[in-house]
Amino acid sequence: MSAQIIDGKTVSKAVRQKIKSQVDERLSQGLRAPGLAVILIGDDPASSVYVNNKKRACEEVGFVSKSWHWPETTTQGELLALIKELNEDHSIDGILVQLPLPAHIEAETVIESIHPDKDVDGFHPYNIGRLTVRMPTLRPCTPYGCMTLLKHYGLSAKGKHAVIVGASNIVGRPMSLELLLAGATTTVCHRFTADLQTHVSMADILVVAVGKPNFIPAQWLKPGCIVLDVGINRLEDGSLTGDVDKEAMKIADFVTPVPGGVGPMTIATLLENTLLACERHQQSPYFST
Ligand SMILES: Nc1nc(=O)c2c([nH]1)NC[C@@H]1CN(c3ccc(C(=O)N[C@@H](CCC(=O)O)C(=O)O)cc3)C=[N+]21
Ligand SMILES: [Mg+2]
Repeated sequence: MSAQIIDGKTVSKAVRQKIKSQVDERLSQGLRAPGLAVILIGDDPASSVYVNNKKRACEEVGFVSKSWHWPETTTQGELLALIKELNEDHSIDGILVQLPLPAHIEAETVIESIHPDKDVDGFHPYNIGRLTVRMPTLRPCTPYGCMTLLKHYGLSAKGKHAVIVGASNIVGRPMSLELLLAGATTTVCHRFTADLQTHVSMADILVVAVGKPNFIPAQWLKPGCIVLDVGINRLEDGSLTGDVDKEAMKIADFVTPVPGGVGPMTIATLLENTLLACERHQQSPYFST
């Protein structure tokens, strides 16, 4: 039996439609549209494509997006000054600084400088801490997007063994926290893991976020498992492929494709976070419409 495709394109469309109707509702109540600030430093072509996709997604749901594209030579001080301005700007609900940043800028310092209430990536230690203690607010977009996919397909994580391959701050670690919160028993594997295959073969839910094409062979999978493939690898012929061998379709019960799986959910969740930040911002005593 071939696995069922978890269709992130369709689910993300449903999420975006719901957001659009909530924005329309706000406007009809005389409230302003949510505002997202997107900052891109340097000329990485892949980053430019992603940033443009984010801006387009914002416009489609009726958000206001403002963007800054600054040169590679931008100093950390200049970037921090812009973020300070945006932290204080009441027309802005969310601030996104596209990663990776040039090597002379410390990403940790930049992430910590964003007001936690405007951290729509969910990367600030405050927001990660809240997820850790089961009081999530703004949640990292890719992991939360994966949880939305599971929910949409009626797949519960409760009591399942979830294995996460990759322990990055932006995907693997927060993914383990999301799955733990959802009642899974979690294992996080990383570059120092001895015998990765044994761990992978025990996964009811397998999440792979490594960034290496076909890193996980299909023969490693537990029959009937759920595969969430976070990898987006561009091959020499220009096509995209995930971190898991495509033959996984023959062994797993549910698989996210690449493209069209987790990727579109990352952007849809960014929009959800921006709307949530906007609603919370409005309740702040310092807010003005
Ligand atoms: N501050 C920050 N926040 C991010 O969320 C962030 C970031 N920096 N830096 C880069 C990564 C990457 N990322 C993706 C978003 C959408 C797709 C996506 O829509 N992918 C499509 C295909 C896109 C294509 O054709 O290239 C898909 O998988 O179907 C992929 C990757 C967000 N990132
Ligand atoms: Mg099967």
